[in-house]
Amino acid sequence: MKLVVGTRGSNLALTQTKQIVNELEKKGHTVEIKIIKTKGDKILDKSLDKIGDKGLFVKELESELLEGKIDFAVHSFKDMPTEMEEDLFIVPIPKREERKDVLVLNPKYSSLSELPKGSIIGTGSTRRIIQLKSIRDDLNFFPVRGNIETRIKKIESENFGGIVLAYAALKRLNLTNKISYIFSEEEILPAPAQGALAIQVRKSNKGLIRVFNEISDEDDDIEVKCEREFMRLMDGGCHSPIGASAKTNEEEIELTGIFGSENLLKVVRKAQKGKKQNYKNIALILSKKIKEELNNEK
Ligand SMILES: NCc1[nH]cc(CCC(=O)O)c1CC(=O)O
Repeated sequence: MKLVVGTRGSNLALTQTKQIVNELEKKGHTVEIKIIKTKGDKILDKSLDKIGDKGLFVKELESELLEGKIDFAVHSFKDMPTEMEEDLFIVPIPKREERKDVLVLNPKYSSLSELPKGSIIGTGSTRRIIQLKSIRDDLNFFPVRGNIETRIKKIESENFGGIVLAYAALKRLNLTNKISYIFSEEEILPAPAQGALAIQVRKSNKGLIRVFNEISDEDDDIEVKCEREFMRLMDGGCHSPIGASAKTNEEEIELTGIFGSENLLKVVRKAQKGKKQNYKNIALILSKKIKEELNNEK
């Protein structure tokens, strides 16, 4: 097939898109890349948690998709809102990249424990903040925006102790040499779908959906669907911190979730296990358990 893909223009977005294009070319398709600017690329002076607009990095791509100007769009899955245009569809995901978060320290320091008391960590993510606080309660936080390369430059220019980024982003950009520490999922539970790519098509484009089914990974797809279902059910609003990570093992899946109240004072983390095919119900049970505990503590 001759296809046109829409993508944001950051190095990360382009690298992600080129990876998919590569897979398609191996199967004999030709793909033209079209770069599209989104609102999230234009507003750079505000923290994402503060702009409050869902789908900040996706809307313009979705419009071009609906108008038939592109055949598919590649997004970071974690940037996708849970609700989507009726006529669009996200195909089962290809193999997911590493989902954990990493610390990139100011070169003045060599470990998290070495950071002076009160050091500033550059991150606007409330999910990362609540979890970092339980590792070091003296740290301060300051939002940092912009593409990955810009954020890394800001560590020294803004005199941060360090910043927290997605491992997947640094791997894709060949910047793993910048990593000072990889957080375990016990320390920082990742965002739902972190490290996964969302390939969005028109629902009516059955031929293209079939092509993408050939490069999908079944277990990774179920894990991400489970995490996203949990996120949808928690529906915290964009200020509430939420993390989720599901792991499949033969017939089973275990979903771990973390949720914090909007004022960041209460945090609940729990897990739920069950059969893979019941992933939606597992997300439902976990969301109920966590909501119950959040209400109990009020
Ligand atoms: N919030 C922006 C964003 N959206 C996706 C990624 C990383 C790539 C991924 O999760 O697939 C990032 C950067 C980050 O969190 O460090």
